[in-house]
Amino acid sequence: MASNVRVAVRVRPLSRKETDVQARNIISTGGNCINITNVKAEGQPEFGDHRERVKSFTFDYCYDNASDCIETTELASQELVYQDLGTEVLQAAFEGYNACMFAYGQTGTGKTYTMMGY
Ligand SMILES: Nc1ncnc2c1ncn2[C@@H]1O[C@H](COP(=O)(O)OP(=O)(O)OP(=O)(O)O)[C@@H](O)[C@H]1O
Repeated sequence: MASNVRVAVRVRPLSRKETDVQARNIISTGGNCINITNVKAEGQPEFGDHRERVKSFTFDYCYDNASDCIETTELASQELVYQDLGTEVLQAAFEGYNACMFAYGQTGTGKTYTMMGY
């Protein structure tokens, strides 16, 4: 049976401000897994092996809009996010169940974009 709570993460592209200061994307995704590289650990032996430098987290869904890969970007469209997450919540609401969807994250991370779209 599917869980009553689903958690998805969406990675937005680097902003203009971030590219202006030569910020690097430290996130990579694969399936429903997200990998975060600790750039401060690069070249520092005290951080140990690869596992210490890259932390992986698993979610129910993972959407990557930061990748340069056009195919991946297309896969993480508003349409897909809506199909994966929105339709079931709406269906539950129509059936009379209490349902809630919310976006959580630091300012400028893409909550409005994901919830409202264009
Ligand atoms: N998946 C995405 N693909 C392309 N651009 C995105 C994506 N997500 C966010 N952005 C862009 O990033 C910027 C910040 O996004 P947004 O305003 O949705 O953040 P927010 O989390 O709602 O911020 P705040 O908490 O300050 O209201 C916007 O310019 C938006 O167009």
